[in-house]
Amino acid sequence: MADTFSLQRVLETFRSSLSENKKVYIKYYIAGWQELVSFMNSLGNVFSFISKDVVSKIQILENFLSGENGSYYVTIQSMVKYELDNDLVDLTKRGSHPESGCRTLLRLHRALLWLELFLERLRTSTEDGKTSVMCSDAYNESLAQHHPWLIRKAVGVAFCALPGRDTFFNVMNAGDHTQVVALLGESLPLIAEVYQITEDLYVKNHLLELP
Ligand SMILES: CCCCCCCC/C=C\CCCCCCCC(=O)N[C@@H](COP(=O)(O)O)[C@H](O)/C=C/CCCCCCCCCCCCC
Repeated sequence: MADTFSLQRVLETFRSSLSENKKVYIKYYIAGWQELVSFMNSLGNVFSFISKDVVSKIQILENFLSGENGSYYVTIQSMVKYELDNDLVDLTKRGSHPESGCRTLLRLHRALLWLELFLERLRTSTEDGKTSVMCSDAYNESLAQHHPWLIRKAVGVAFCALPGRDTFFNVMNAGDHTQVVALLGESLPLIAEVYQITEDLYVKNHLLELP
């Protein structure tokens, strides 16, 4: 992973995660999250409790992918089939499989909706738009319903430390503001497609509430 964040690379990783027949490659899905973590790390220590959680989830999926059953973890679709066929998922309460691929990916999947909502707000914002408000509105519409009170409060504090819209646009390393807006416009349908394919798969297999 390169040191400097680039929105273009996020776009490329999510593009690479989609196969022609609409399978989602886990390798590129987590590479996309790795890029986003590098962005978050550049914002300061106040976000470290969030990035640690994402990194640990990326690590769980990487371990599956490089493990002896790695061939079943190539796509989200093959992972779901393999884990369900082999009773490797705690479906209703945490038991012998507390860190299955399905439940781990579900946490990132929920966060992907936050990302989509936040980036859409950023894309359509005006110069005086506040990133803390965009971030927290997107959070309240997505991840917040899955988090307990304490996490919601900690996240609220972290949002107050977010830099302004100009800094966000600059850190994306995608040119001037018009170019960033254009690239966001290109990235969002891809992120939305990856999200929707995963959502449909999880709905079909009754996996949206995994503990
Ligand atoms: C394109 C560039 C601009 C945007 C860049 C954004 C970079 C964001 C990178 C990561 C986003 C955060 C992803 C958070 C994943 C959270 C997963 C989760 O829900 N974990 C909880 C449940 O896990 P289990 O306990 O069941 O294993 C866990 O309890 C949560 C812990 C930490 C709090 C997570 C808060 C998420 C807030 C999302 C907003 C992040 C704001 C970053 C601002 C750039």
